Amino acid sequence: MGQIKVTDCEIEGLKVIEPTVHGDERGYFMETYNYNDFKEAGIDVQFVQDNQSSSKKGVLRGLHFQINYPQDKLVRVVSGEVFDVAVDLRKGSKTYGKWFGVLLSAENKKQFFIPKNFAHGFVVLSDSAEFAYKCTDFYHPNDEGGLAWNDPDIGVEWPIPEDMELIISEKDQKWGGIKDLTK
Ligand SMILES: Cc1cn([C@H]2C[C@H](O)[C@@H](COP(=O)(O)OP(=O)(O)O[C@H]3O[C@H](C)C(=O)[C@H](O)[C@H]3O)O2)c(=O)[nH]c1=O
Repeated sequence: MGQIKVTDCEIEGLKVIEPTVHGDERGYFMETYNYNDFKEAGIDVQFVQDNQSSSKKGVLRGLHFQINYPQDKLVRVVSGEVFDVAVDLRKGSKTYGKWFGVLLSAENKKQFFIPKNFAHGFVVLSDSAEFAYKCTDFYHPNDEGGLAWNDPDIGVEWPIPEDMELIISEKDQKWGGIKDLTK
């Protein structure tokens, strides 16, 4: 029995999923993934790896992708709040280079499905955030590509408060722009 509401985004392939939350006097229960529900919604993929990362306020991870082993991702926030961003890098896509962002939080319980060949990243807006996601291919450490989070040619409008200090890894500070990628 379908327990999810799926909303298509302005970039074809990206979907925001809202699970049914079964609340009672103890708290709540929700199915965070159900193959049949997702297949019925047109997301028929096999996840092979689950990840979880914990980040402090202001951490910005991204914009990452795997080159030869691209991953579909289903991402969600278990605690806290992030602004999550996907950038279309699909060869020949009419929205190539376009970005889409969505607020994911423990409160809104939204999930974001990101197909293969999108760059992905997020910035943490809460004091900290636990970020959990499923991938359809394994981690290939030598296969990682990335884009500068602030590439003017992508123009992501990150909702970064004036007084929030960004925390970005050395690696993520070195990525080039989308113009440096071979199309
Ligand atoms: C991604 C990954 C990392 N690691 C190890 C490698 C490093 O020792 C450590 C941190 O890796 P990294 O700095 O690449 O982690 P993030 O910056 O969170 O990278 C992720 O950030 C964005 C948001 C993504 O969507 C990708 O899943 C991924 O690129 O975890 C693993 O062992 N397995 C993995 O699948």
